Amino acid sequence: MQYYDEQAYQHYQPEYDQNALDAAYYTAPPVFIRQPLNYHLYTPTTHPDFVPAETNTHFVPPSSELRQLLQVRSETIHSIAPAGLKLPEELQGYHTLVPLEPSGTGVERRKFGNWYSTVYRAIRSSDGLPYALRRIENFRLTRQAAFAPIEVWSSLRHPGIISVREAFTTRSFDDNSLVVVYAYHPNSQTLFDAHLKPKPPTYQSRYQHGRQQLLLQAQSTVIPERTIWSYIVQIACAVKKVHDLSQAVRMIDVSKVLLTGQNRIRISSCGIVDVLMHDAVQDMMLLQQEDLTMFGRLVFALCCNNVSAASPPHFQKNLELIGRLYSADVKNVALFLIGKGGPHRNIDQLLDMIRGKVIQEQEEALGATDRLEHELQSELENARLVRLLCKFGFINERPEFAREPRWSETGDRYIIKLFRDYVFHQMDEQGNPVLNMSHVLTCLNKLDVGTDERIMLVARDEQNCLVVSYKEIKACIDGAFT
Ligand SMILES: Nc1ncnc2c1ncn2[C@@H]1O[C@H](COP(=O)(O)OP(=O)(O)OP(=O)(O)O)[C@@H](O)[C@H]1O
Repeated sequence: MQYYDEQAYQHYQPEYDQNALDAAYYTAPPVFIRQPLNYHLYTPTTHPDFVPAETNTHFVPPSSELRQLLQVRSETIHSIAPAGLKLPEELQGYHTLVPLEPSGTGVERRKFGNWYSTVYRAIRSSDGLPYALRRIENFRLTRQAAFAPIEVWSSLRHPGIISVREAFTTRSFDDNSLVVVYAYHPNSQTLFDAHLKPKPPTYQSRYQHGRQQLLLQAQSTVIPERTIWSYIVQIACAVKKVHDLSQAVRMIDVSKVLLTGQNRIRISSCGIVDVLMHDAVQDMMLLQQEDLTMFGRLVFALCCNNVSAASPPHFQKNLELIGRLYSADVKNVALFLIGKGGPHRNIDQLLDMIRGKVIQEQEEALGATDRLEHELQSELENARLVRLLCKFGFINERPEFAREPRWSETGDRYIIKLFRDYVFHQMDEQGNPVLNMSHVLTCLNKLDVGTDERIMLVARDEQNCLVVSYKEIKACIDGAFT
C-alpha cells in the first residue's frame, strides 16, 4: 500500500516561523497557520502498473500534484481583491469582483479590437458560484439585437471552448461597459503567458572540480512537439464544432486561448467580437476562413516563440525555423492554415490531415478519464470513512447519558468503545501511543465493508477480551447509531 509521500512536501514552505508565532500569540490578531495536507492517505484499488498514479500522464499530473493543484485552485477561488480598487459592490446579480489581471500604471494594456478589456472573477448571487466577467470598457450598445449571438454561444458546450453564460451592459464602472460572463477556470493562463512571455533565467546546479556551482541559465522557449500537436488537435476540434453550427470563432489568439489544466486548452472570449461588430455585414464563409488563418498564426507564434511570426518580413525565416525545430507535418499544418491550403480550405480538410494525431489525443483523453476515475475511487473511500468517523463521534464518550440504557457503554456499545481503542489507542511496548495511519485506514475500511475477519478487543484493564468480527462491530455501530 502506498500512503504518505514525503517527497510531495519537499517544496512545501511552511507559512510561519516560531518568531511570527510567538508574536502572534502575544499580540491579538489571529494567524492562519497552514498545515501541510496528507495528500496521499488513500488505499489504491488498482495496481499502479495498470493505472499509473505516480507518473505524469499527458493530461493528468501524478496523484500528489493533482491534489495540490486542486487545493490551490480552491484557495484561488476563495481569495479576495486587494483593498482600494473601487470596484462595484454589485453588478447585475454578481458580487465580490476580483480583477484577474494586474492593473495600474506601468502595466501594458493590449486592446481587444478598438477597446480595452478587463477580466474579473465574480460570484453570482443566484448560485454562489464563481464566473469570469470580461468587461469591454466604453462600449455603447446601439441595438439590443447585437446580443443575439450570445444566445447561440450560451447554448454551445464544448471541452475546447470556455462556456458563455450571458451578456449585459452596465454603468456600474462609471462608463458604458459591455460585460460577457463566462465559466471560470481558476489559475488558468493565456498561452502567451504560459509560453511566449519572456521568462527570467533560472539557476542550474553543476559540479566542477568536485564543487557545486550555480549558473544562471536562460529557460528553453521551445514548446515540445507533442504539446504543439495536442494544442492543434484541441483547437481544431473546437473550431469544427463552431463551424458545424455555421458560426465562426472570430478570436483565436495566444492571448485568448487559455491553458486551464495540464496540456488542456480552451478558447476564451467567444461571442464578444460578434457583439462588438454586430453592425458590420459579415460573410460567414469568409469569417470561417479567417478563423483558420488566425489558427495558423497561432501555430506560427507558438512554434517560433514570437507573436507576429507569421507576418512579413520574417515569414520565410520563421517557416524555416519551424522546419528546423519541428517535423514536416507541423510545418505543413501551419502552411495549410495560414492560407496556402487555398481559398476554400476548411476544418474537415485539416482534421483529415492530422488524423493520426487526433487518435493519439483520443487515447490520452481516455487514459485521463481512467486516471481520474481511479483518483475518484480514493475520494469515495475518503467520504465513506468520514461518515464512519462521524458515527463514532456521535456514539463514543457520552458521560451525560451514562444512566440511559440506550446510550451507556454497556452491551453493544461497549464493543464499539473497545473497537475505538483498538483503532486509535494502540500502544507500543514502551507504552507510547502508536500513530499508525495505515492501521487506522485498514481497520476502518474493513469495518465499512463488515468483513468476517475476527479481531481481539482487549479492555483497558486487560481483564477482559472479546473476539468479534468486523461484521458484528458494524452491526453494533449501526444499531447504536440508529
Ligand atoms: N474564463 C476565465 N477563467 C479564468 N481566468 C480567465 C478567464 N478568462 C480570462 N482569464 C484570465 O484573465 C486574465 C486576463 O485575460 P485577458 O484575455 O485580458 O489576457 P491578457 O493577457 O491580459 O490580454 P489583454 O492584454 O488582451 O487584456 C488572464 O490571466 C486569463 O488567464
